[in-house]
Amino acid sequence: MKQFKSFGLVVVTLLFSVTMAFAAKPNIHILATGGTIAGTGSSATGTSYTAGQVAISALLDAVPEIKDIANVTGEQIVKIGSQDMNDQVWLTLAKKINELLKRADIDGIVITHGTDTMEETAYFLNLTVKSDKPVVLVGAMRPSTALSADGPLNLYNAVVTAAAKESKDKGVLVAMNGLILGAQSTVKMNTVDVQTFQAPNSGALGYVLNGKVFYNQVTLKKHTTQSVFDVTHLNALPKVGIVYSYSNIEADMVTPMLNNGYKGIIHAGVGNGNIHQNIFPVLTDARQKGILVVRSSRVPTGPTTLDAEVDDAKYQFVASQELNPQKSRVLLMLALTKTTDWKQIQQYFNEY
Ligand SMILES: NC(=O)CC[C@H](N)C(=O)O
Repeated sequence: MKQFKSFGLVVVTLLFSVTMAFAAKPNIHILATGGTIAGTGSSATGTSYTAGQVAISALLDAVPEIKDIANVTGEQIVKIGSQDMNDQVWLTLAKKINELLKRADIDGIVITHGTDTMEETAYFLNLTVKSDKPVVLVGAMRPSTALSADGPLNLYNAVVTAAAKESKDKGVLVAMNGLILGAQSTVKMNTVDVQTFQAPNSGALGYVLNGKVFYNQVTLKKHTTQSVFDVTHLNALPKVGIVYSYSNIEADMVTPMLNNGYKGIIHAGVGNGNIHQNIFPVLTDARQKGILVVRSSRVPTGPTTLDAEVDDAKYQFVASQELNPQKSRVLLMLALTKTTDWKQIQQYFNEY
């Protein structure tokens, strides 16, 4: 009888600790969109492959260690190379994440994504997710079939990042090649290297090592819960395009944008956002028609500042500050859902 009692006690204790261990682990939901992390190639050494082939379940099976960190669930949103990313997928992701993060049984989100436009998706979500729970984007530079594929460790580190209490209220994050980067500042810097995501103006927020996160700084830019942008009731975004400048650019590169429904133009200018005299009149015409014009730069680092060589107040142009052209486009699209007042939009570019 005594033996039976102590056996019962052992069973109860065991069941309790198993339940506690399960309950203590954070619940992380993975939204898969494709990209190289889900890519398959014809050889382990070649560079040619097709993005977005592998399902999320197979990606997770490849990294069983993830189950030690979190209770992971996952779903496939789309299966695309991120060169084909579009506003509809962004709106779907933002709405879905906002619904998921309202739930008490979800502690964080990981999004698997191609690297080509990861910085844009990350920044869009940084401005439209209404929660301080971690949202982490991750991808890979080598397909799952390559020698030393970087996807498995990147995925593991992304789940570690999303599961960490320290990642709360840091804005949307990108976890790549051991670094944790902020959505506002991260940029894809190299076409092929695994060390491609960097934050050239302000540095990474932190890093992941041996299954733990280490943060060194936070962003002072507004994001997530502080953001005024809300896509809950939106089914489309205002049309905004980018004009890339160069020596001898001619007006006919830009004039079509005045008559094709564009509500905003991002000018990827030279230097500190400077504008060639051949297209300056087209951009002032755009303003006359009520089209917003944001001056950004094709130079990879440094801000595009107000009133350096261009009198922004005179022409009612907006300076993009540290946002590169592709991120300026994201902010201008969202800004245009609120206002067409260039001064207010300049304020958004100063704050976000
Ligand atoms: N490294 C990558 O993820 C690039 C693959 C593909 N072009 C994409 O962005 O999805």
